[in-house]
Amino acid sequence: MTDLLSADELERRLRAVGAERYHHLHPYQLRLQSGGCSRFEVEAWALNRYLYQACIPQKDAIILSRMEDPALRRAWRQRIVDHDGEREGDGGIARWLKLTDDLGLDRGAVVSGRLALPATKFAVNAYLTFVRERSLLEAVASSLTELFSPQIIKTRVAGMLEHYDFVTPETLAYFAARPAQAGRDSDFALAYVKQHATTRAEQEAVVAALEWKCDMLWAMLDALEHAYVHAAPAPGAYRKLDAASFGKAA
Ligand SMILES: O=C(O)c1cc(C(=O)O)c2c(n1)C(=O)C(=O)c1cc(C(=O)O)[nH]c1-2
Repeated sequence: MTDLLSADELERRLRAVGAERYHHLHPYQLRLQSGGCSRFEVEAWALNRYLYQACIPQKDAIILSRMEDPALRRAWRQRIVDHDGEREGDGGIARWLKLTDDLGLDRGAVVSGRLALPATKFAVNAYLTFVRERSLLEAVASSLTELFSPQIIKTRVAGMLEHYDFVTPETLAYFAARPAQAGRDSDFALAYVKQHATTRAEQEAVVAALEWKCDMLWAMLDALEHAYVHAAPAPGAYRKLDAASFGKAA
């Protein structure tokens, strides 16, 4: 237990976490990609996931602020540009809003987060708190779910295009850019943790940070499953009445 893992052993441990705990296994994701979600459930997913998208550049700005090495900051800041863009209408957040627009969701309602589930808001806040309060090493490690996102994105996009007639490639433009960005970012973060986790305790902390992040992503889908499949949305959260009030085409 106290022996240092080799860099390759550490990477194997991290990849095993993804294989067992990443949200590619969640029932909501499985239904989303196989046409099993109603349109309303797709809308609820996109509306809630917006809050996750919106927090990503904030959490990367927190991480950036904790880095003392200019070379590291130079590499990390690209993540913020990818999400915020260089100008209005550009970048990942704007492309996510294209998805929610195309689904007929009201932009103001999406951006305000007022219809999001309580658990989504707590999860997103927990991510910001995690990267602020844990070590920089753990904060970087928590981004490593991106090792697994290119595959889930590929499966989700193919499945949604096949099964939902209200989804077009333009609707899903957000996902077109992500796999290459995620590959670049996760290669960098993986090399960082392999180099900087120099004790077994730090290696275990890196693995635990990735497990924590998988739990966070899982909890967001659990909340959707509970609210929209098994029970009822929390008071104030998005419901069919809101959909009707957006004046969406039938
Ligand atoms: O579609 C997905 O399933 C998915 C998962 C993840 C992830 O694994 O955290 C990210 C994204 N997408 C994503 O688009 C994204 O920009 C992103 C940034 C991060 C991160 O933690 O820094 N994860 C993810």
